[in-house]
Amino acid sequence: MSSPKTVRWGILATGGIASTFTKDLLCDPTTRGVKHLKHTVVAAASSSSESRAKEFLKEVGAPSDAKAYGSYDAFVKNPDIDIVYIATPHSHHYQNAMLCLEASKNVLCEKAFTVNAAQARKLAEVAKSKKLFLMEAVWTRYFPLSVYVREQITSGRIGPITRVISDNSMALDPEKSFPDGKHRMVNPDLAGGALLDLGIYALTWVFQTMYHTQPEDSRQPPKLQAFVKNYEPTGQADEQSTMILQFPRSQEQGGDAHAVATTSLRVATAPGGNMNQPFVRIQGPKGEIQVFGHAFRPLSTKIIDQGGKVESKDFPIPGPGKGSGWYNGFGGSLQSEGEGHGMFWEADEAADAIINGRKEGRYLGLDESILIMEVMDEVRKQGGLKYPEKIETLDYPTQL
Ligand SMILES: NC(=O)C1=CN([C@@H]2O[C@H](COP(=O)(O)OP(=O)(O)OC[C@H]3O[C@@H](n4cnc5c(N)ncnc54)[C@H](OP(=O)(O)O)[C@@H]3O)[C@@H](O)[C@H]2O)C=CC1
Ligand SMILES: O=C1OC[C@@H](O)[C@H](O)[C@H]1O
Repeated sequence: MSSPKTVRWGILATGGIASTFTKDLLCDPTTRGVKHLKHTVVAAASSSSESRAKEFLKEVGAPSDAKAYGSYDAFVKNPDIDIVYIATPHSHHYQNAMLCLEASKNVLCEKAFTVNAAQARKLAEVAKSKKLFLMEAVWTRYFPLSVYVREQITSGRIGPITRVISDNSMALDPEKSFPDGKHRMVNPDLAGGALLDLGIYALTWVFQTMYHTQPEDSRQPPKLQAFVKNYEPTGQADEQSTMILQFPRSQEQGGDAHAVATTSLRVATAPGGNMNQPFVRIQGPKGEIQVFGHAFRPLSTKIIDQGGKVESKDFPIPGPGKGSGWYNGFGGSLQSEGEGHGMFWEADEAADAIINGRKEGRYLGLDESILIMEVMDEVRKQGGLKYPEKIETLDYPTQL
């Protein structure tokens, strides 16, 4: 076998998930059976200072010659970067991704991809015209567990999917956790709220089971009915959104299918951390697939047939994850030695695409990311939730 190819990453932003992702990236790929590629980090940038970028590189254990930048503009000029991972708040993804694409860099951009679908379409257009790789970093799609669930569906194990019920909610006690309203989870200027941050995973499970598993030429956008409850202290950011979707299907496909996707910053999928209930139930005439763990970091499945027979399967996240572990997205990392966080699978997909010349992710392409943004636009429209114009804009560059 030929020696592994190394893909050189640049990390744009130095916050919580940038740190978790980069530690995962630097885990030895052979510990998850990946032998044909390796990842390295050649640069990181902080919008605040070069010293913060330096500190970040040290904290994540990057190679000592990785370069630190105090501005994103200077960073994207580094000729050694093969791909940039963007880990800023949602509000900034469009501006940051455009900066990278204009500098001819491939991009893996954190979820939610952009603030609205128009921005996502524009990024896709620029990436395609410049023949660059661009993917929304919905890491969950690349988990072996997700691959397995999709395979169970396409193999017909539970028959044509009839209904999916999916939730991603966390009881964050927002007034207490984010008292000044400036945190990205609730701040309208940073496109805060449950929908774009957490709801996207509830939708991910709906789309990866009901939409992505259909033959490409028969996939059709869903109809939507949505309800949005705004978070009073900051006004235009949702604390809870509820979506009912109908996917059109032919009679041979089992007829129209329904889904309910819910998200909240006020109540939890797993109250008190009790993970014994599924966050997603995928139902067909021959049985039901249940998934356990968090919607973003699933850990086990149960398949229950109509006779009541249960098949359980665990999907542990391999390591070594020294210093990595579970990141809760708003208050730091819960360390768990020997485990990775699970972000390396999406990084492997991006690196493999770069090595093999693919321009999109296989399990979440640009058209599907755009469609999900369209659904979230429609949720916001029905719920009367609009973000400030400066972050909804297609203008580039814009100072945020
Ligand atoms: N996949 C996953 O599991 C998770 C994904 N996420 C996603 O990652 C993104 C970042 O989240 P997270 O890391 O938790 O956020 P943090 O607030 O911890 O970090 C965001 C970073 O972005 C940079 N930044 C640039 N401009 C701003 C600004 N105006 N306000 C705040 N930060 C700014 C800062 O780094 P600097 O300026 O130093 O470059 C900052 O540290 C979001 O899109 C979120 O949805 C978050 C958590 C989990
Ligand atoms: O992507 C995410 O997954 C974990 C959550 O806690 C976090 O808020 C979110 O951004």
